[in-house]
Amino acid sequence: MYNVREITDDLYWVGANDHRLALFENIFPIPDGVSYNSYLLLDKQTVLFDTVDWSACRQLLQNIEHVLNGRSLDYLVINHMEPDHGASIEEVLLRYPKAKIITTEKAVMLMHQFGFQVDGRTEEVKEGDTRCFGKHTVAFVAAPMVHWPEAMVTFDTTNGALFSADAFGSFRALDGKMFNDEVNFDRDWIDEARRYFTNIVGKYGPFVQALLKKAGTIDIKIICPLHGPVWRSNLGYFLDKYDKWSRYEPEEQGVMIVYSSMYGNTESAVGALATKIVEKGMPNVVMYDVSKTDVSYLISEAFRLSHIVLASVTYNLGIYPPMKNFLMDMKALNVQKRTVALVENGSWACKSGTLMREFLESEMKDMEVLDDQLTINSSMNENNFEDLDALAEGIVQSIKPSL
Ligand SMILES: Cc1cc2nc3c(=O)[nH]c(=O)nc-3n(C[C@H](O)[C@H](O)[C@H](O)COP(=O)(O)O)c2cc1C
Repeated sequence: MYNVREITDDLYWVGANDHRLALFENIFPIPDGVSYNSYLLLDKQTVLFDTVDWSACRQLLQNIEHVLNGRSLDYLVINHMEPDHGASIEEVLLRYPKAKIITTEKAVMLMHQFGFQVDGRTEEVKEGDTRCFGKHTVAFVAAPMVHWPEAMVTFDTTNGALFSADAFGSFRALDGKMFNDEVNFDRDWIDEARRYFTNIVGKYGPFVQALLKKAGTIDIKIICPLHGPVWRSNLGYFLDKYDKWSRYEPEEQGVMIVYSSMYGNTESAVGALATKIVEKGMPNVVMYDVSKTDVSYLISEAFRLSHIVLASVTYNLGIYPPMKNFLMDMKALNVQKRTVALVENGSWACKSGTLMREFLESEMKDMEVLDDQLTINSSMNENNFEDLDALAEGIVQSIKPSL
């Protein structure tokens, strides 16, 4: 059964929702699903903007057939060749034998690598090229590394629609709600939008900045991303989030406490630390057990908040493995410009604090590690109270100037 939405005059969403997939890219949990967005323009010529994941191909084909209503498909504009958008290209070409692909040279190379039979069916475009389909003229804008090297975005100069590829996307299935004004984005979507951006494109902040600069020169009225809602109002809200995330600036002053604890003593200590921080005037504190929180959520929170407390037990003279994994992931995704406080625990050779400090200072960029550090030997006792208080004070003092 077809399931489509009109986006604006001549333009239809013909994508699909996916509630079955457990792990996006086989890494990231998506408990609320995801949408694969594809858009069909009915002009003098008909144009499909991107396709969907292979698992949603049948739905896409039913949707296209319904919207075309007997017309043929003339063009596929492929902005991004990642298989969650490109996997259905070949099937669309088979169904519509006259359709031609408009895309970048690199995307054509990737189509060949993925084994698609596209010979004689492609027309390559580059930055600044335009195409007129009748009433609508589109311009192609290179968007390398947002988030693959071949990526481009396409701007419809007639109606101001930007087909933004993976930029401005989000996890979560749409389930009928198509536009940002049909959802409470700031309540229900922002965390998943942030988790999507930070884990998937977070590493490529400077490339996103380059795209935002180009976007600033065109009059965008609608943003049509490849995942999540279409933006047709309040674009500044999301553009501002993207600007902050891609500059690695925190959204909020606040403290994220990430702890590892096998027997509960480190957990108990950071619980007391959280209380002290709140008592001293900073209520924006969140706590995460690194062992049972998927690292994608931790990354998202590290982008959101200004301060991070890392509390780790010592494990075979090293950092507890899930905590090490979080550190490695923060490094890989370029997390920077954060203030970090450390708590270490060990029963005979306490090393985790020193090792975390070394990692933060030598392997990561622009991480300010507070000198005050709390060292626990097995469990907190009276002797630790002074250090705990000093650490809480140091954290709150480092926040206050920018409050
Ligand atoms: C496999 C294993 C390896 C450990 N290695 C060390 C170590 O190298 N140095 C140390 O001081 N403590 C080591 N410990 C002890 C714990 O780090 C320690 O008991 C910790 O204080 C417990 O804190 P928790 O109650 O928060 O889990 C190890 C514990 C386990 C289970």
